[in-house]
Amino acid sequence: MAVRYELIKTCKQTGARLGKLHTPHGTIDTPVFMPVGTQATVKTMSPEELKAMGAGIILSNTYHLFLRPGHEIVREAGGLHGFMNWDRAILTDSGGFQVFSLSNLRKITEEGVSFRSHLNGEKLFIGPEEATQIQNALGADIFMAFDECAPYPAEYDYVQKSMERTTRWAERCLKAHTRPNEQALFGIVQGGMYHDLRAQSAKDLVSMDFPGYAIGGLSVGEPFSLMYEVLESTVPLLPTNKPRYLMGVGSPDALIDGAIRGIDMFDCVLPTRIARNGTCMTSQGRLVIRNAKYARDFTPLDPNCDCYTCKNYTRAYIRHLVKSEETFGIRLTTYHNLHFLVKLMENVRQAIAEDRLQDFRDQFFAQYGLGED
Ligand SMILES: CNc1nc2c(CCNCC3CCCCC3)c3nc(N)[nH]c(=O)c3cc2[nH]1
Ligand SMILES: [Zn+2]
Repeated sequence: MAVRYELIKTCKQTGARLGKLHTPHGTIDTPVFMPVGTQATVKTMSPEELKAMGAGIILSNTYHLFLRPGHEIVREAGGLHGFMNWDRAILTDSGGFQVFSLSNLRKITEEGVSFRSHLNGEKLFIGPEEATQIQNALGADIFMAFDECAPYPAEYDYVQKSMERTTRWAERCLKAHTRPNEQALFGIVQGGMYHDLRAQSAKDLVSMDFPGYAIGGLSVGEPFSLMYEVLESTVPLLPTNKPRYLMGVGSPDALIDGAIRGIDMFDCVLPTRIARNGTCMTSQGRLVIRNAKYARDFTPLDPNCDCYTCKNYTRAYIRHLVKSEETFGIRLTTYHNLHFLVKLMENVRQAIAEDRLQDFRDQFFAQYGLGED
């Protein structure tokens, strides 16, 4: 069995779960935030720094690596683990979402998606079989079925047709999967914001008995309240002995509120992306380091943080580096932001263990709301 989820306990105050995800590259405590490494690197971070901050699993991506350097090169390098010298767990997304968000001139049919490379305009095609073969070459411990993330908003019958096709694609991925004992293929629940379509998608995928389930089609511009409504109606339809992965989420508040609704795994480009323009997540909310008020501020980014950045550098110094476009500056903000979310999930797990996640949520939100948005 490539990946096995072990449910340790459920929080008595909420629906949150404490679990362990056993993979061929180590065991990960859940709920977990997974740093994103789009092009086989978590931007500006070394594997040693990712380990130092406690990251046990990172993401990479079919679409980007298929385009460059090509999955065959990664396969020859010993898969992603060998290529990027990362010996802990890796999860790859199937590329469907990126085709829609990055490439242009795309056409979707029953077979799959034709599109032009966003790098050189080359005409390309990815379908369920191709996405599965590429991910087999990349060798991630967990990989995703090829799916369509329906746009938001979208008409009921478009979402229905898209969801039903995604279910047929999931079946094709299962058939094309050659190494089920080494790599776990997760199904992705779709169905837009329509509860009956979500239920149909969940029911059909659960009947195919995947080792884990992602909830896709969310965090696509819908209000948080709608995302939580969809979670509340979808998560209960998924088996309790399998992990649930909410794709593309998210901000600190969404990680806590997603965990409360039974989500075990999260990924989001936010911490690394905002770090590159000098925006930092702190326990008092977001901090925009370029702000002139930090020019003579010789305190750490976050007084409550014990990360490498906060132990050794000041706001004044980091502001200077970021304004001077010194790469070390965004390395320091990236390290801190990733550490912040990894640490936040440690605190969430501790709160679940002690049946007090609702109390933790309330105190975190009260403090976090103070910052600049
Ligand atoms: C940000 N919101 C959001 N993201 C979604 C994503 C992407 C999740 N992040 C993957 C990483 C992105 C950067 C490169 C490395 C992989 C989704 N992916 C899939 N396959 N299906 C979704 O419905 C789907 C839905 C998503 N919603
Ligand atoms: Zn820090």
